[in-house]
Amino acid sequence: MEISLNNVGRRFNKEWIFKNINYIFKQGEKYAILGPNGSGKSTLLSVLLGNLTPSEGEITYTDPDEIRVENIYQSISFAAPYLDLVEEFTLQETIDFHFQFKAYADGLNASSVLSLLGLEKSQDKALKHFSSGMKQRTKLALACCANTSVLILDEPTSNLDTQGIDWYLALIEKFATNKMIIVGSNQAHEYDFCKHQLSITDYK
Ligand SMILES: Nc1ncnc2c1ncn2[C@@H]1O[C@H](COP(=O)(O)OP(=O)(O)OP(=O)(O)O)[C@@H](O)[C@H]1O
Repeated sequence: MEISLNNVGRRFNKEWIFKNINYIFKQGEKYAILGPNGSGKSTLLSVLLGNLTPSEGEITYTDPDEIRVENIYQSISFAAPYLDLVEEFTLQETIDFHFQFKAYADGLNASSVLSLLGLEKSQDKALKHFSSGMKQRTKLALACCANTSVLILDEPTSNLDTQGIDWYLALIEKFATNKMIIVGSNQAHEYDFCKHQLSITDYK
């Protein structure tokens, strides 16, 4: 997959959040999108995900032929603290539901995702009874264990304790090798592994 941004800008009402982004995201490479609170990291991730249209410019997805933006969700996995899970589902139901829409990464199945999460004892518990850290782990595991070529993570370690942060980094190491990863962050421990860095403030 290659994601190509040609002069991309986004505004809300009259306020430009970013402008004139010309950039190519390449398969297998790791990118951090950096900037202070409110600078536009999540907005750019939403544009890359196809959830928001650019206000100007063009974004194209190629793998190897061009993919229409309405189909791009099939190639991208996404996790963010503001992403809602179905609170009434148990963990087991959440995993089964998610993988009806996306294939498991090679060699994985529902029980290996559960053991990777380390939450086997909570498999029949409804997500509404999960702590915020348990929910964040669940979102990261669902995203990382899917067989998609692109992984987009917004503030991946929010709500995670030190042990959770180590768990996240191990998860990335295990599943990241061939994926394009884009991390929106302002905490170095979340994106230290990213070779490329884009600062939103360069596009104001
Ligand atoms: N739907 C919207 N309508 C109007 N303004 C919006 C909307 N979504 C975001 N914004 C504004 O766009 C700007 C960038 O917000 P965004 O959430 O992308 O920043 P961020 O860098 O991800 O912030 P944080 O680090 O706090 O998560 C902010 O000023 C925000 O108020």
